[in-house]
Amino acid sequence: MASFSTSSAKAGSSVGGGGWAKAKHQSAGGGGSTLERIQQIELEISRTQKNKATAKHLGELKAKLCKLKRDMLEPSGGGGGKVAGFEVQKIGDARIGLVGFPSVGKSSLLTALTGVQSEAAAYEFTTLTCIPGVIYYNDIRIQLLDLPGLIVGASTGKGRGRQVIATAKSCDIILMVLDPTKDDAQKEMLTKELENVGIRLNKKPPDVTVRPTKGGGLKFQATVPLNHFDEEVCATVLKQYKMHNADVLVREDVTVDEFIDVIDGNRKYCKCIYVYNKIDLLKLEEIDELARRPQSVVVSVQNKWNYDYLLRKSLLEDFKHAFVLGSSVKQSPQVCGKDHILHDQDVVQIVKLTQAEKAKALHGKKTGTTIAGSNIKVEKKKEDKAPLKS
Ligand SMILES: Nc1nc2c(ncn2[C@@H]2O[C@H](COP(=O)(O)OP(=O)(O)OP(=O)(O)O)[C@@H](O)[C@H]2O)c(=O)[nH]1
Ligand SMILES: [K+]
Ligand SMILES: [Mg+2]
Repeated sequence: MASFSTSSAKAGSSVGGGGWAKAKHQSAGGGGSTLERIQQIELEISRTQKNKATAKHLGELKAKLCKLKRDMLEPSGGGGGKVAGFEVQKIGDARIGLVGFPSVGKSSLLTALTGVQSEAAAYEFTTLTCIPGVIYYNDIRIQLLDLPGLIVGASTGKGRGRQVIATAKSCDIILMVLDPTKDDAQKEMLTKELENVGIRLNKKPPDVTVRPTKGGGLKFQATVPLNHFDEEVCATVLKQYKMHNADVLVREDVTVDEFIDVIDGNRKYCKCIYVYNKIDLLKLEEIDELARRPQSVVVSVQNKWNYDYLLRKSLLEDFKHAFVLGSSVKQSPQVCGKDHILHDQDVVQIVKLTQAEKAKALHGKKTGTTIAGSNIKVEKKKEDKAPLKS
């Protein structure tokens, strides 16, 4: 992205210190709104070449940027989901949100999967509120939410963007509905809007522990070689958050952005499936290419193509492993992955890991269920909800 280089000394003084205030005064009328300051820093980051000499400066800019984005989302600006039309109670085993640009077929998909009539039409912004529906799949009860179309700038409040994204943040899984006739810039734009409010798609929380201490400064320890981050950058970021005393333990090769995610908190690590709808408009080769992309499913609501695969892909891949008893395994019970082929009458205990559950040891109730269309008995093991430790 960086098209030209800025020396670290120059960059350091232009935005890090005096230039920062200058940028504020230069702006016309509004006198340096949070949004303008965000844009200034984003510009500065894009202009700064990434190398060892600029790492500390970039870390400082990125930490400032994160704090500003948080400021913009938190106060009176209408963030959060408590807006008429968006107050939908969470029910069922999982909540899935339909996110996408206008008119990609989100409402059509909700109606097709749940039977709830959500108005669909050829004009943009047909849907203006959150419309819930329920899917029963293999006895799992899933709440599916249809949402208004997003536009670029949604995270800064354009359209109903903030309400939509706040609702998306409450989902366990996001189905990003995409137009298969357009290029993948749409995917990047939507991902960026979601990232702006702390949603991380198909990523794991960084393996980093930060423990504030009463004194002693920064104690930094890494158990793996770090290629993008070091103690000095860590100290710069922590200083922005006024954390001068802390024990930091880094167990993976993190970037400064990932480290800031840990410090800034309030991140949502969400599974995302990319749903290319309207594939009836494409040639077979084009469909084939889209279907091979990672985490992607191709569907046509109009022709009722591929719903079952969409649901399997969305839900069953969440099941990390299963204990299988029966004729398909040599040893009963045996731990199996999702590719294991079951025999009729096998008993399966599925261990489903959601974000909040990963951190906690297993203590669970078991509920028996049956996979639709077969005699296979499934026992689902539910784990206690627990807050994530950082
Ligand atoms: N060809 C084709 N058209 C479809 C398909 N699914 C939906 N459409 C059409 O696409 C248009 C938009 O559908 P909607 O369901 O309203 O789209 P949306 O994403 O909910 O739109 P907004 O609520 O405005 O954001 C409608 O005219 C649908 O009939 C499909 O699989 N194939
Ligand atoms: K529409
Ligand atoms: Mg709609």
